[in-house]
Amino acid sequence: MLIGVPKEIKNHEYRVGLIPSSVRELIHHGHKVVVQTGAGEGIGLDDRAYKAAGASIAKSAEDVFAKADMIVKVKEPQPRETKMLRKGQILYTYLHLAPDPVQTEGLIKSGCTAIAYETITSPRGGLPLLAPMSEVAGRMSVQVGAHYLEKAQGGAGILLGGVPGVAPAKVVVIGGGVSGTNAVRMAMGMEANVTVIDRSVDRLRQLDEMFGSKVYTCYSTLDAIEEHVVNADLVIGAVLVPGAAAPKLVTRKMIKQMRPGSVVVDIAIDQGGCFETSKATTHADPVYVVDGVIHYCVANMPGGLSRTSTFALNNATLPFALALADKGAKKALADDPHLMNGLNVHEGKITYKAVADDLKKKYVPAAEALGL
Ligand SMILES: NC(=O)C1=CN([C@@H]2O[C@H](COP(=O)(O)OP(=O)(O)OC[C@H]3O[C@@H](n4cnc5c(N)ncnc54)[C@H](O)[C@@H]3O)[C@@H](O)[C@H]2O)C=CC1
Ligand SMILES: CC(=O)C(=O)O
Ligand SMILES: [Mg+2]
Repeated sequence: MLIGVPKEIKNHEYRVGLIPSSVRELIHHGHKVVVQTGAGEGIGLDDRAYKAAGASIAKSAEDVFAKADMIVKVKEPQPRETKMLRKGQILYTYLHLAPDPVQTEGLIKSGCTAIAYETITSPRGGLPLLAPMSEVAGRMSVQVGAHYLEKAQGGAGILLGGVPGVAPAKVVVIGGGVSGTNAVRMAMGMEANVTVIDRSVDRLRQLDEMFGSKVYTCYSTLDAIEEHVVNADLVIGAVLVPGAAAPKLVTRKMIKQMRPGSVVVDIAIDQGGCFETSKATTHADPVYVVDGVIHYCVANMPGGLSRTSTFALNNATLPFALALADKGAKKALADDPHLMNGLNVHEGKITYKAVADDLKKKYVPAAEALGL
C-alpha cells in the first residue's frame, strides 16, 4: 500500500502523522510511504530523516493526496484537504465529527473510508489512541491554567500552590478519565487544593485509591458542579461521552458567579466543550474573557507540545496503521472489532451511532456499510 503523510495545516499544528521510525516499520512490512516536504520540520524531523527511513518526499499536499491509498494525519481534515479525499482512500486521523456537521458532510461527499483515532477502542477498555493526547492535554491544562492565573495574563494573580501562610488555589477537574486524572496529578504536584468530579462512582473510587486524602472526589450532579465551580480559581473541563458532543455541564450563570480573574480550561472543546460559554480557540489566540473569567479552549492542545505529542501518538497509532496497510481497510476492520469502532464514515454513510445521532443523520452500522 502507498501511505501518504501531509503536513498539518491547522493553526500552530506541528505534529505529524508518522515519525521516521514508523515510516521504517511500514516499509519493512513491504509498503511505500510518501511524506510532504517539511511535514515534520517544526519538531526537528526534517526531510532527510524521512528519506533515511525510506520515504519519498512530495512537493505538495496535492501530490500526497493524489497518490496515497491511505492518508495518515493528526488533526481532522481542513476543508481544502477534505476536497482532495476520494472513494477507496483511507483517512486515518482524529475526526471529532459529532460537533462538526461541515466536516462530516465533506467526508460523506468524498466517499472515503474515514477512521477516527478517538473512537478506536481497546480490549482492556478505554480509547487507546485518544489516551496519549489526553495525557498531554491533561498535564498541559494545569500548566496553562497556572499561566493565565498570573496577573499580567489577566488572571487573579494567584499561585496554584500558595505559600506557607497563604492558602493554595482551588482547582476543580470535571471528568476524572485520562485527561482529568493527568490534570489532577499535575495540580496536586503543584500543591493546589484539588477536587475531581465524575459521574462514575467506580472512577471516583479508583481516583481515591490512586491519590488518597490529598484529592477530594465528588459525584457529578448539578448541585456539586455549581458548588465547586463558583468557588474555584481554576476549572478544568475533561468530560467525554465517547463520540458524542460533550454535555454542557457548566452554565453561563455559574461562570458569572465565579471570581473575576479565575480561569477555565475546556479540554473537551474538541467534542464541542462542556462549558456553556466555550467556543474553540487556537494556539495563536488561545483565550477570551466571559464575565471576567478567562476561557482557554484550544481544540488541539497537544499541538502546543508537538514533539512529545507526536512521539506519544505514533506509539499508539502505528499498530493499527500496520494492520490497515497489511490487510486493506475491509479485512483489517472485519478482523478487529476495536478498529471497527474507529470507522466513522464509509462510502458516504455515517457508521458511528453517536455521530449520526448528534448530527441527526442516518446511521448505518459499520459491518453493513462494509458489506460484511
Ligand atoms: N483539547 C484538546 O486538545 C484535547 C482534547 N481531548 C478531549 O478531552 C476529552 C476527555 O478525554 P479523556 O480524558 O480521554 O476521556 P475519558 O473517557 O478518559 O474520561 C472522560 C470522563 O468523563 C466522565 N464524564 C462523562 N460525563 C460526565 C458528567 N456528566 N459529569 C462528570 N463526568 C463525566 C466519564 O465518566 C469519564 O471518567 C475528550 O473530549 C477528548 O477528545 C483530548 C486530548 C486533547
Ligand atoms: C485529541 C485531539 O484532538 C488532539 O490531540 O488534537
Ligand atoms: Mg480522597
